[in-house]
Amino acid sequence: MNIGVIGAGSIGLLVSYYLGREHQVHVYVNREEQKDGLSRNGITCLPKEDPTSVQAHLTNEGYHNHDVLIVTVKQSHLDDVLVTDLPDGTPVLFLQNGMGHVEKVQTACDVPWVGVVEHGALKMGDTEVHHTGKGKIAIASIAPDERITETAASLNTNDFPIEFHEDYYDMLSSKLVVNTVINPLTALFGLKNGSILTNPYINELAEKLCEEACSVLERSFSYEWNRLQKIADNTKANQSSMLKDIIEGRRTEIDAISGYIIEKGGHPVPYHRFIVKAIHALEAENRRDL
Ligand SMILES: NC(=O)C1=CN([C@@H]2O[C@H](COP(=O)(O)OP(=O)(O)OC[C@H]3O[C@@H](n4cnc5c(N)ncnc54)[C@H](OP(=O)(O)O)[C@@H]3O)[C@@H](O)[C@H]2O)C=CC1
Ligand SMILES: CC(C)(CO)C(=O)C(=O)O
Repeated sequence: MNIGVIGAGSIGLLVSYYLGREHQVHVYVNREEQKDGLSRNGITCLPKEDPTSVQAHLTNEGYHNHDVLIVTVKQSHLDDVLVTDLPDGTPVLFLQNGMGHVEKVQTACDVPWVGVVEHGALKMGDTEVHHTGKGKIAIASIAPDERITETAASLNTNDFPIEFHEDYYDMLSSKLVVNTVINPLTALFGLKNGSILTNPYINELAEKLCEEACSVLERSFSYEWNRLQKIADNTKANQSSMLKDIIEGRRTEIDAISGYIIEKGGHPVPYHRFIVKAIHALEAENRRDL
């Protein structure tokens, strides 16, 4: 397949590396320096050895024709991508955490697909990513689109599983529960994901946040709480993406994640109200790109 990937941070590099081994991948980046590096060196993914070759372009030069375009920028940069001329008729797959983007991507492009990433990835440089946790990517179409099953089957490999999910809301909301609990708590306390299980006070706060999210999203608390604890255990040595944003002085995705639970409303969510303010307070202290 011919694939376009917008953004070459942790997830963009990871996706381009694996897909580039079997398909033709074009990567769209913001910076000339990164474009030159990718054209020259391809992408290296630790702990693997051989780099993958990709074609690199600047986002503001416009898009080529692709079978699918994959958007891997953070929620805070999504609006910059949505105002570019996304091609009509081409499926655009959005891989952001959270659900704050669902409404706006439907307005901005005519074939929006969404996905959830269960890998851990850390950008080490403009052309190098560390695959810190192996998982899978699930993808779903917001409106019915028969191309998605075939695309998932073509992209899927044992080494980098990509699965089709029937129900986008079910897929995104289940991941949202995980992110609305693990991400802000680890960011607030500056601890790795395992602290959700090992610190009894954090575990109690996690349970409260999980209860609130499940009642708003109408999901089974016992199912999601079990699943969340398994994910915290599987990723116990990871820093969550929100903790990384705080450490690096970047804006977090708190509004698209926990803010979505508050906005959706219908139930009192005092723990979410507290955690959103707490993360904004940390952002304000660390501000560099606010
Ligand atoms: N990393 C992880 O392990 C996981 C991440 N996710 C989710 O995946 C999404 C992406 O996260 P992640 O890869 O970690 O984020 P990063 O910050 O590592 O990467 C985002 C990239 O987008 C680039 N970018 C921003 N605006 C544009 C633009 N207009 N055109 C082209 N490129 C642009 C940035 O470029 P520049 O550097 O030049 O600013 C940066 O390289 C997030 O929603 C995150 O929550 C989900 C699960 C795990
Ligand atoms: C699952 C989890 C919490 C893994 O770190 C994640 O998705 C993130 O950090 O954004």
